[in-house]
Parts: sequence; C-alpha cells; structure tokens
Amino acid sequence: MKVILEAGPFSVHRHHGKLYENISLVLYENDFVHLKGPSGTGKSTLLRQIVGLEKCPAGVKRILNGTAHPSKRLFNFRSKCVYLDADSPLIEGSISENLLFPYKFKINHHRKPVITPKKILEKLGLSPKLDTEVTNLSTGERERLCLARAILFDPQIILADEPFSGLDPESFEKAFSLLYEFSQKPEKAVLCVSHLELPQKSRTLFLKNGKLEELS
Ligand SMILES: Nc1ncnc2c1ncn2[C@@H]1O[C@H](COP(=O)(O)OP(=O)(O)OP(=O)(O)O)[C@@H](O)[C@H]1O
Repeated sequence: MKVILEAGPFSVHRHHGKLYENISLVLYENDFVHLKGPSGTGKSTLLRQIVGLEKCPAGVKRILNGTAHPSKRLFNFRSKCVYLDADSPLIEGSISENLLFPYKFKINHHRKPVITPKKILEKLGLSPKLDTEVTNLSTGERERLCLARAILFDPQIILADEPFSGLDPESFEKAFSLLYEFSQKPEKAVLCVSHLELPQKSRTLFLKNGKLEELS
C-alpha cells in the first residue's frame, strides 16, 4: 500500500488538561478512514492540527506523497490536503462563484475543476441553479455545496469534518458516494469524522481518552 500522508506527532493541552498526546497517523492511497469517538475528545481539533489551523507542538511532521511540508509554510500543503469543516465558510455570491473561488488564489491558477460545476451539482442532487445566491440555500444545501467545492478542487486528501450532519437519507447517500468515489481515485485518500454509520470504509480509527486506536 502506498503511503499518501504521514502526520504527527500531535498533542493538545486544554485548560482542563490533556486532550490527547503524541498522536500520529498515516493515510494510504484509496483509504477512506472513518474517525469516530465521543463528543469533545478532539476529533475536529486533530483534523485542524493536521492542516495547521490549530497550534501544534514543535517537531510536527507532515509528509505528503514523500514531500515534507514545514509548519511555517503550509499554504501549498493546504491546497493538496483540504480541510472540509462542518461550517465551511461560503463567500457572498452565487453557487458558481463559490465553486470557482479557490482558483482565484495565485497558487491555484494552474488548476482546473475536474468536472463541470453543473455536473457535480447533479451528482449531489442539488437542484438550485448555478446562479442562485448562497444566502438562499438551506443548511443541507450549503453543506453539499462545500463538499462539491472540495471535490471539484481535486486535492489529494480531504479531511472531512461531519460532512453529512444536515442531510436527509437520500442526500446522504449521494454525498457519501461522491466522497467515497473521490477516495478511490489514484493517489487520493479521505479521513472522515462522522457520528453516523458509514456504508463503506477501509478503516475505522477511534479517538478516546487521549488515544487513537484502530478498530478491527
Ligand atoms: N479553540 C478552542 N479553544 C479551547 N478549547 C477548545 C477549542 N476548540 C475546541 N475546544 C475544546 O476542545 C475539546 C475538543 O473539541 P473538538 O471539537 O475537537 O471535539 P470533537 O471530538 O470533534 O467533538 P464533537 O464530536 O462534539 O464534534 C472540547 O472540550 C472543546 O470544548
């Protein structure tokens, strides 16, 4: 199995004590890893530490496809390893403007959406048209738009934090299939935090009492 990402060791201390300590993780090509654990154990914090959105201890390594990314310069890393937050921000404007927003950054000028924005909305069963203002979308529609934007951008890794929480069963099925399909492409992997049962996964990791364990 080809290693896509090696990251760690991560530790977090909150005012009430240690949340977790010395957690490292490896993602392999085509991994779809389900990260579970009781509420408040630090699953979101761990995802945020991986992409450097949360303070990390000195000495943390992030090796993506054999290339080490130093903690002080993570812009390039974050364009290849995307953090998809449950409340990912949308910009003011239309669905189309939001889907194409990441390409406005100079570092992404060379990138092109993998499929058309129209096609990805169809796959997700999102009925609003591309010129619909995002302020007119429901919570579940906004959530699916954020997922569509991440997939369209074609990173190597998606770290998805509760990406299905606001979805009805039919929308969940479509959104899950799309994310799983993404993970099965060459040199891709997904780490997905979810309290839901997921229909398919390659591995399950459980975060509890400050430790990350792989469930068999
Ligand atoms: N920025 C912050 N500053 C201080 N404490 C925080 C911060 N963000 C989260 N916490 C605390 O850290 C702990 C872990 O939070 P986190 O959101 O990572 O847990 P989680 O396992 O993802 O929870 P859930 O399953 O409920 O989403 C919680 O006690 C939370 O209150």
